[in-house]
Formats: sequence, structure tokens, C-alpha cells
Amino acid sequence: MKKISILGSTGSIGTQTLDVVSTHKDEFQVEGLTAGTNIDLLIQQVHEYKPRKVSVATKELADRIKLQIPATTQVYYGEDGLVEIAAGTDAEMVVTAVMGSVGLRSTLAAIEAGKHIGLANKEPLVTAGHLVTSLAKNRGVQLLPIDSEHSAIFQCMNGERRNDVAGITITASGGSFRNLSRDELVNVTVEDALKHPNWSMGAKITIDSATMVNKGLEVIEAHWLFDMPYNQINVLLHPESIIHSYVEFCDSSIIAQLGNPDMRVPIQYALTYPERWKSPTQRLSLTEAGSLHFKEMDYDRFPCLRLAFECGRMGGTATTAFNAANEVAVARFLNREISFLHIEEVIQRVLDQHVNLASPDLGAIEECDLHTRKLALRL
Ligand SMILES: NC(=O)C1=CN([C@@H]2O[C@H](COP(=O)(O)OP(=O)(O)OC[C@H]3O[C@@H](n4cnc5c(N)ncnc54)[C@H](OP(=O)(O)O)[C@@H]3O)[C@@H](O)[C@H]2O)C=CC1
Ligand SMILES: CC(=O)[C@@H](O)[C@H](O)COP(=O)(O)O
Ligand SMILES: [Mn+2]
Repeated sequence: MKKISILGSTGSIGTQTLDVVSTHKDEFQVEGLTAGTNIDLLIQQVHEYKPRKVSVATKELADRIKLQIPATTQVYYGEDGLVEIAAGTDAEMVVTAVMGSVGLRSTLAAIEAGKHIGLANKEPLVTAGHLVTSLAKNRGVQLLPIDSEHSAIFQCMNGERRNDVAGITITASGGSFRNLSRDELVNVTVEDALKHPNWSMGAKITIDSATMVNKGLEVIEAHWLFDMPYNQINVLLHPESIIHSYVEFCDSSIIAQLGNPDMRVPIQYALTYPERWKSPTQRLSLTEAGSLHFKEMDYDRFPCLRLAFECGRMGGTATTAFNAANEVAVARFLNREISFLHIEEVIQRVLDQHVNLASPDLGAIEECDLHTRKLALRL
């Protein structure tokens, strides 16, 4: 019986993780769950999976949920609550599935507590990759990728010698507006931006896919997860999202991981690694898929990806500023305060003013994050 906790259990990844748990009922014990504000769903999850501890965003919500769940379930709230669920249970693995860099302290706390990480929440790696990876190395903790591209690369590199890797290619669907020119982006709506062509995901990552910021975050995520220099990380447009990424080796061989776009597969692999268990996911038929298409990335069409590479190469707090600016800008777009194209404008203007701090500690990262958020709200 594997004991796990899920940070962000009411979200897209969190609920799919619980699907996987339900598929293998006798194999998992849920120690902790966390929600932000969706306490109705969390209450259902508490009754079904009986976690020892839960956390929600605010004290008010914590007081409300206490009236509707068994007294045996301890209730926490806020960032401290995330940390408590991350580190304060008997879980041997924590699935990090909250949205944004709010997951940084709880990710670090889980690692500090020696818990392996099923890593979906990519923003903590983007904002503080050196802290997350060095702590994981020091504590002997595995960072098992859930993000589909990084799960693919992880699977392709299994059993291979690191020095034989010539490079990795992260595939990109192109997002909701992949068939639009930049001129046609001027008046696009939130509703249109939320229509990802292949995946059903949370709102923020869906917008990030449309701006290509998601792929930029994934480039930085891959740099840290696989200790991969940026000049060995490529991005390729692949509209079908069937090849989830691939690795090229020194002998020119390419190993790729394919499958239907279903996050339960990478989630399950992170939970069961190094084993593979059966999955209810529909099997991929290449004859049905027919042709697969690929196109060189157009960095003029998607300038945010170029910015991400520049920030990654710069290191220090540049990626912290990039991530925080994007989180604020996407939230403003989703609140209909700014246009879609203004998202990249906010990021660019933040970076134009950013004074980079090399190898920052946690305090400096959190200070940069907060300062950037205040600035991005005004741009
Ligand atoms: N969805 C996907 O297919 C993929 C997602 N990822 C990554 O996984 C992470 C989660 O994504 P996704 O599941 O789509 O996101 P969702 O928005 O669907 O879910 C986010 C989760 O985090 C919780 N949450 C949000 N804000 C806070 C907060 N301030 N404090 C505490 N909890 C909070 C939400 O709670 P509530 O809803 O109750 O408010 C929810 O449980 C992201 O980093 C994303 O980039 C990576 C690859 C694929
Ligand atoms: C499912 C997943 O991993 C997402 O990150 C998805 O890959 C987004 O797809 P694109 O960013 O390629 O549109
Ligand atoms: Mn991804």
C-alpha cells in the first residue's frame, strides 16, 4: 500500500490522480489532500478517500469544511496548510498539483521531509529550480515528472547513459490559436483561448499553451529536471500531441514516447515507477492517428518562448520574474482586465526593468516574486 498526498486534489491533475488511485484501490492510501476554494469537491474527496489531513485556502473555508467532514480529519489552511499536508503525514510520495509558484514552499517542505515528488506543478521549478533540485539531491528524493513532455523524456532516458544524450525535443501543440496570425490575435476572447485543441486542463496552463509560455516553462523545467543545457533543448510544433517528446542520442537514434493525450498515463507512471501498471486509457492506434505533422517553432509568432529561453540562460531571478509576470498577466487576462496580446507585453516590460540576481536564496526569490507581481499589476 503506497501512502500518498496530493497538493491541489480538486484541480485537473489532482482529480485525475484520484482517478488513478480509484483504478488501483488496494494499492494506495491517501494521507493528505488540499484544495483552494472548491470545498464542495474536497468534502466529496474526504468521504471517498478518508485522508488524515486536508488544507484549504482560507481560515473561513477551513471553519466551514470542519462542519461537513469527520472530526478525525484534521483541517489546515493557507500556505502553512499546504506545507503541513506536504510534510506532515506518513505519505512516501507527494503529488504536487497546485497551480503556480504558490506551490514552492510546500514542494520544498515535502522534499525536506524526504518524500518523493510526483511533479506536475512546474512553476516552483521555474522560479527556484536550483533550490528544488539541489535539496532533492541532498535528501535523496526523486523528482518524478508528471508533465507529459517531461514524463516522455524521463521514459526515453531510462537505462540510457546521460553522456550518450545529444539533445531532447519538447513537442508543442501550438495551443488554441495555432492557426491564427499575430494580427488575428488582437481581439481573441478568453473563451476562445480556453479551447485547447488536444488537452482538457486548468485555465492557467491552457492560456499558457496559447501564448507558448507553457512551452517556455517546460524548457526551464526540463533544464532542471534533466540537468540539460539550453543548447541541447529543442522545441518542435506537433499539432496532434501524440509524440509527447523525444530524446536524440549520439548515434543519431531517436527514442520517443507516444500515446493518446491522457494525463492519467504520466500521473500513473510517476506513482508506480519503476513499475508500469495497467491503465484504462484508450490505446493509441497509429493507423487511426494516420499522419503525424511537425513544423519548426516560429519564435516570431510565439515571442514568449524566446523570452523563456533568454531568462533560462540568464539564470538567477530572471526565471522568477518571467514566471511571476506571467502568472499575474494570465490572471488579469482571465479577469478580462487586459487583452490576450497584453500578456506578452507585461512579461516583456517586467523583464526590461528586471535587475537580475545570480544564485538567489529562497528569501531573494520570494522578494523578487512579490516585487514582480506588484509591478505586473500596474503594467
Ligand atoms: N492540467 C494538466 O493537464 C497539466 C497541468 N500541469 C501543471 O500542474 C499544475 C496544476 O495544473 P491544473 O491541475 O491544470 O490546475 P487547476 O487550476 O485545474 O488546479 C489547481 C489546483 O490548485 C489549487 N489552488 C489554486 N490556487 C491555490 C492556492 N492559492 N492555494 C492553494 N491551492 C490552490 C486549486 O484549488 P481549487 O480548484 O479548489 O480552488 C486546484 O486544486 C500546474 O502547475 C500545471 O502547470 C502540467 C501538465 C499538465
Ligand atoms: C498535458 C501537458 O503536459 C500540457 O503541458 C500540454 O502539453 C500543453 O500542451 P501544449 O503546451 O503543447 O499546447
Ligand atoms: Mn506539458
